[in-house]
Amino acid sequence: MKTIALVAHDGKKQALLRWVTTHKDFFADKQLVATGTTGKLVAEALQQPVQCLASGPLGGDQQIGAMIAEQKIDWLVFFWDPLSSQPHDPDVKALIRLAVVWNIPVACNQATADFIVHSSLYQQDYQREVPDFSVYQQRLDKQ
Ligand SMILES: O=C(CO)COP(=O)(O)O
Repeated sequence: MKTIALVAHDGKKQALLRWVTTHKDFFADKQLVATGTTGKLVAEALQQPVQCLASGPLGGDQQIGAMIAEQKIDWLVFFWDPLSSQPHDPDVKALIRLAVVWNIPVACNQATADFIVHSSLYQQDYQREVPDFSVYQQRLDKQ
């Protein structure tokens, strides 16, 4: 079963709730993980269990990042708010970075999230690989 991580900043929570409700059937057979407040709202909206981690400013983004590094997350949906600053901005950046490092799909807006829901690529079990760090090792070896 695929595990999807859901995160939304306060200014984007309504947009995320609208989006998950639109795709309610899609989520029925998925495991959901979320930062604290987002998870509580999604669980209410979908009437489905959500593993709620800490709230974002208290470390929730970092917890999801750790789960990505442990290969426990298949897809990150992160509706971050480009129009407001966040006290935990370094955590936000770190989370998005880990999604890229581990090559999981990451949707930061509704258009991309819709693409992934409708993508046959997402439906198939693509092979996940441990990132190749040999280029960094070569750099270290030269020093
Ligand atoms: O701040 C967040 C992500 O950076 C989201 O946290 P909450 O879901 O607890 O509001």
